[in-house]
Amino acid sequence: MGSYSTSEVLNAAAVGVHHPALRLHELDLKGSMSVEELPTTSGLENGHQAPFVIGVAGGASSGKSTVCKMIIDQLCDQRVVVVTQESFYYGLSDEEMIHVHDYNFDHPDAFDTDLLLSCMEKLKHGKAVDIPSYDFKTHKSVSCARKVNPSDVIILEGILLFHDSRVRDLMNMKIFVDTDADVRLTRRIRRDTIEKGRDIIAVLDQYSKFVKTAFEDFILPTKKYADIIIPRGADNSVAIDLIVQHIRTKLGQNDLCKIHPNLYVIQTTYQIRGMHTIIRDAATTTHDFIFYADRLIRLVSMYKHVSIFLFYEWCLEFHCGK
Ligand SMILES: Nc1ncnc2c1ncn2[C@@H]1O[C@H](COP(=O)(O)OP(=O)(O)O)[C@@H](O)[C@H]1O
Ligand SMILES: O=c1ccn([C@@H]2O[C@H](COP(=O)(O)O)[C@@H](O)[C@H]2O)c(=O)[nH]1
Repeated sequence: MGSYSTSEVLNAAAVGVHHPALRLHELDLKGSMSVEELPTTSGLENGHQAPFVIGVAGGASSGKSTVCKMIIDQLCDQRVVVVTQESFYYGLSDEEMIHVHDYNFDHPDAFDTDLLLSCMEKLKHGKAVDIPSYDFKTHKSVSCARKVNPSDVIILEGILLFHDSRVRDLMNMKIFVDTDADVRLTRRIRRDTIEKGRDIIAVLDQYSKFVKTAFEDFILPTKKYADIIIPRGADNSVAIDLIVQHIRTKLGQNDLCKIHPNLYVIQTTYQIRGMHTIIRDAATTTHDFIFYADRLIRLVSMYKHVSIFLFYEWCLEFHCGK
């Protein structure tokens, strides 16, 4: 990597927030990089700009909704919708209602993930959808309860959002809200007793029987899929500012595409950021400058949808007969 230490390139690429997705193998800039893998921000193929989808996961009462609210408040000039995973809870049958204290609301099977996927698919394609509404008191679902219109940004929020790979694949950015277990439990007791009118013994029973185990078995293992981990949730305003800044940059690129319909913006990857860092550095050797500039130019000129170079086939006949 020429005269660059790993930490220099890491510093150039990292944005300050705890960023687990940044790994050394991604800095293998001279390794093979397929142009086919590079997405663009242009949504021209289907005539609309695909929304920027943010997934916010984390334990119950970790502060997910509060973090979402802070992001929305800061993105005040954008069209943002929040879709919560709890809207997709299966309603309980009469039999299940009788044994409601034995029902595990923290297990992945408690959610109708296929319905969530079909709603998200429509929203991603610019169609309005009816999102069901779940009642925490009756444990029943009301279908078609909330009409959600397509937006620039969709925030998906819920405890188990990173569990299913099909849901993860919908997301442009994955955030995990990481709050200590004792803080989560304290908040849960306060919320469930005061706001939901539940009995404290039932809240503690549910916690020790299902919530704690499900967190360890299903939620915590999905932390590794996050692009950004926010320690202390909504108290971490630095992390939230940086996230909003990143979303604004992405949306700005979409806006450019709206103004210039033939513009394709290749999405930044760590490789691309690393190469930019190198070619901008005055200390870069001529050899490295040529190597990385050449790689960058190739990415632009070879991109499968960018037919900026037209090719014609010519048949040349030489006087010698060849
Ligand atoms: N940083 C914070 N400081 C104090 N209370 C908070 C903080 N974040 C969230 N809360 C409170 O904790 C409870 C759960 O927060 P919420 O954002 O609804 O969590 P989640 O969506 O993860 O269940 C709410 O009553 C909320 O007001
Ligand atoms: O009928 C229900 C449905 C869910 N729960 C609990 O809610 C939390 C998830 O909601 P957050 O807003 O993310 O805290 C989960 O731990 C379930 O146990 C419930 O108690 N009753």
